[in-house]
Amino acid sequence: MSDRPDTPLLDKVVTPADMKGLSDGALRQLANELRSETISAVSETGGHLGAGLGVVELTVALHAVFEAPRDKIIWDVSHQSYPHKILTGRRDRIRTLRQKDGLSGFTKRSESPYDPFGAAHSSTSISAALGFAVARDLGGQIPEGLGDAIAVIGDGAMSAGMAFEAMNNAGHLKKRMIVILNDNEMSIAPPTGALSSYLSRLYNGESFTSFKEAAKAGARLLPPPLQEGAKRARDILKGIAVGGTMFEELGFSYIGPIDGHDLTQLLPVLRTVKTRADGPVLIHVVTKKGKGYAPAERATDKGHATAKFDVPSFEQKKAPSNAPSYTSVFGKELVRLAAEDPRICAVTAAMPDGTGLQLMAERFPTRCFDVGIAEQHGVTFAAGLAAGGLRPFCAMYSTFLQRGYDQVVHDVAIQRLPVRFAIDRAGLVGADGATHAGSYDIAFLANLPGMVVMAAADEAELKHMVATAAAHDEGPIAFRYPRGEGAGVEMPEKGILLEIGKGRIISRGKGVALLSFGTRLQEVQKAAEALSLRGITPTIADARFAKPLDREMILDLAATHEALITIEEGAVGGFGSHVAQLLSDEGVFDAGLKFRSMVLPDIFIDQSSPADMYATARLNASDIEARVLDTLGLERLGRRA
Ligand SMILES: Cc1ncc(C[n+]2csc(CCOP(=O)(O)OP(=O)(O)O)c2C)c(N)n1
Ligand SMILES: CC(=O)[C@@H](O)[C@H](O)COP(=O)(O)O
Ligand SMILES: [Mg+2]
Repeated sequence: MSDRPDTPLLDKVVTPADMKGLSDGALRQLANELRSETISAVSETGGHLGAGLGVVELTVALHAVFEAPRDKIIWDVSHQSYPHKILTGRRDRIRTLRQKDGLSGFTKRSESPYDPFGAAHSSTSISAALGFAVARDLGGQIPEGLGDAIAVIGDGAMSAGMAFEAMNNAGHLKKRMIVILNDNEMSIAPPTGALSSYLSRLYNGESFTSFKEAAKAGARLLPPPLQEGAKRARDILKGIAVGGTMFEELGFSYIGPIDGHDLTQLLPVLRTVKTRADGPVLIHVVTKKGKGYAPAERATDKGHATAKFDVPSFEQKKAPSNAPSYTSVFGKELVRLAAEDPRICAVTAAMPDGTGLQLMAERFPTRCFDVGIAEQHGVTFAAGLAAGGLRPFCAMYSTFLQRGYDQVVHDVAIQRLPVRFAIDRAGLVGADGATHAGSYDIAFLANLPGMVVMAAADEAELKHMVATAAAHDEGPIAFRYPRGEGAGVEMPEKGILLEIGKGRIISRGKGVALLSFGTRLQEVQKAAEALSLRGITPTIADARFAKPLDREMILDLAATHEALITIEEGAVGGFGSHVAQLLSDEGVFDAGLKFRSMVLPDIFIDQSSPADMYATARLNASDIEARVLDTLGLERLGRRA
């Protein structure tokens, strides 16, 4: 293939095989083109921009040196994998990223053989890579073959316990595998914690003396200077490999830090490691998040995630909003309460903006803790704060709280500690797809003895729930609310205390009762309007609590209606199951009640707009309407007529 500098190389590189004959100079050109293509694609789709821009050179170097898909390149989180997707046969679909039926915003095994392992939650890459390495050495067979296992993990993701558990295991097993630590001194927000400071010291020269040993260890990998690449790598190691003690102690050969935007450093180091590695190797690469797109480099979040944008100005095209976001309602109400009560404190696992805790961090910095990507620790830390007499709010996305589940059970629930779980991104979230869906928290929390579980039907309800949670010292309490803006309801000045375990009747009708838990209430109301045109006036109730259930209200609804239908934004095993259990325990089914429970279906729903995902889940207004008709036997009558 021609690699004349004036030829657009990206047009000719469909898969990494097309890169193999390219000179290092041509690879440089390819990297430049790849960066422009990434910016252009994300400007049309929105998505994760900064992380991908930071690994453009690394992506080119990895695909130039290694033999994917035989060699397994595993991107941690994989929000930085767009350049990888472009180079691995998906450029023609890159402008469908994160859209219905389009490419996923993350790596996905079903999408490409070049995605050996799916991700989206952080810090899994080293474990997965170690698994591939052991499978290879034990003779595992897969169609693509099993070569090198390479985990690319960010400095934020490296702060998680799981990454260290994997390093600990890998150092012990001594299998040949490669970890590339992509250190851009950024997480979603600026990283916090001792590890972050440690990594910074590795390349600001402060701990030079202790780095000598590590430099030697890295040099051990080098061959006699037979090839130019190896000599170059050794020069690099002599010059800049000045650290790595912690990684060395864990059994890794440490190489670095190297400039992750300089292919004249990356290529020889990777070639050398490929030729010589005989155990676990960690290559410490220093990069800039947002690299090469000035507005992203300048942005506080380094262009972590964007809406569609105008390339010259980086102006983002966001739909105007008429209501505050649930996240901001939570953040503001918490700050209001914290101003009145010095016991209130808050914990986020690396998501201060996403959870709305940034406000708390600004107003009460000593009472707001960003623990890094460490949900397990975050939950138990909150348990400790509660045990110490404080009133901690543990603010996490539903999907990420999954990682701290044993801590919720063992450290919080069993000890009945009053941790307040503020669960954001409950239900289907849209473009991030199945990995980020908040589908399971109702089920996994409501089955815990002593746990109070609430869901806000709108933003005013959320305000009440924040206040209610703050005042609840009897044990753990959780409240969930979705991504995005509220329903546009009138907002009270401050939250009022809700009676624990009491729901509310929104409107009284007859025949069928619609018992909603969470923000489907708006869809329920729309369905009721449509039904009223057919002369059906359902009773509408907002359960507020999945635990404890409002027994009195539910049993009354069951006794006074022909049919009772529950609706929730969660998987089976949640609110509807608890209602069914109550009705079963009380023998209500024996009396002939028609009961239906509308929950998320038993499938993982791919990315789309939330409304479209809920359509797939059959939880929109028209689905509720259809379910009512079906339950009352009216649809069939209608069809016959
Ligand atoms: C378990 C988990 N918690 C939180 C997140 C949200 N999250 C996505 S990317 C990210 C920051 C990752 O930082 P880093 O690994 O340094 O990658 P960078 O974006 O800097 O390239 C976070 C916190 C996640 N994906 N997984
Ligand atoms: C990759 C990741 O996990 C986050 O960046 C996530 O995409 C954020 O989602 P929100 O946009 O809902 O905050
Ligand atoms: Mg980072």
